[in-house]
Amino acid sequence: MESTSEFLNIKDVSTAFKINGKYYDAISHINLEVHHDEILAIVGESGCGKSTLATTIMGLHDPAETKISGEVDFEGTNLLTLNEAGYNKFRGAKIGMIFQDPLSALNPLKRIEDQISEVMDYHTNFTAEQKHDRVLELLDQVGIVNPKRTAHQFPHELSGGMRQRVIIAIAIACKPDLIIADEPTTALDVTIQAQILDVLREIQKENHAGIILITHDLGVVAETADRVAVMYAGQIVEQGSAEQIFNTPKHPYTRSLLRSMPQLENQNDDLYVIQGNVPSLQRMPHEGDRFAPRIPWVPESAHEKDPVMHVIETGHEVRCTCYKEFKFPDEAEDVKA
Ligand SMILES: Nc1ncnc2c1ncn2[C@@H]1O[C@H](COP(=O)(O)OP(=O)(O)OP(=O)(O)O)[C@@H](O)[C@H]1O
Repeated sequence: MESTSEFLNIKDVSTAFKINGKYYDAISHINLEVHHDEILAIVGESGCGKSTLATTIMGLHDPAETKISGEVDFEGTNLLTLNEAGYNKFRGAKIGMIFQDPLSALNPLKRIEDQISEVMDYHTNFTAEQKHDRVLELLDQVGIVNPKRTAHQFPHELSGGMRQRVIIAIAIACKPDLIIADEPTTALDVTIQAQILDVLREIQKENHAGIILITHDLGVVAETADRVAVMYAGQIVEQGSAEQIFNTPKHPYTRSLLRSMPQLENQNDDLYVIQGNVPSLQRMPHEGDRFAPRIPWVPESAHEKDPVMHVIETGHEVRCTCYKEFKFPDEAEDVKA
């Protein structure tokens, strides 16, 4: 078992989209590692670039509309150098993907068994019997109570939670080393969310997979992640173990996200609301801390001109030195909101 070895190494990756003939970065200079046997959560508000990072790793962008630079080293192959045929050998086999909307990811006209078998047709030499057995085994693994019955059903006959379990079964059918789950529980109600997160954790343990879990929901992160990368406006602003991020968050954005989350720092207070919005790609600041406009009471001098990541302790990094003097308005009398 390759326990904690890194097998996905994202090096200096930027992805720019063409808008009205000009390219704008949606993610800028991303550096991240994913290890076997871990769940890495990528967290941030809508529009911070989380999905763009996932689709960049998976090679899902139209090269005519996108400019991608850097390296995505997956088990010794730089995925960014692959053509479509090359990528197809990885997708569904060594890399599985779970999307937010389980209904649109399933074919309404095909029985569940056929949809799970399909991915094995492409990536394995299993006989019909082996595939059938594996389908039942997978449905059982993702917590479907009656695998035989579900295998015969069509997607519209299943609840949202069951459909998402089926999507997970498809994603893990070929025992991928890496699973990318983009908002896998967002469309589900809270109790079902918890069940799906349990399934993901179980799979990570059983298959020794590395999972990238993309979410805007810090509650999901707290329940599930081993490590956390916080993204803001296309950059990683902080990363560390889940413990470091939840117990000793540093970047003002991380702290603001935590403060705006019900039931953490603010059990008895009104919920904190982060001022302003994530900037659009065309309005992305090119200098200074990109989060600075949303904490206007912090003097400009507190921010670096070109913020870089600083190592605070092993595994814990934060962008910009402004964290050193950052306070919320109600924490200091001499600051004005
Ligand atoms: N194909 C595209 N063309 C142009 N801009 C895009 C494209 N895809 C995403 N964007 C922009 O890139 C930025 C990052 O979007 P992305 O979807 O990656 O963010 P996200 O953090 O995953 O948010 P969400 O959870 O809402 O998907 C946003 O400003 C978005 O409008």
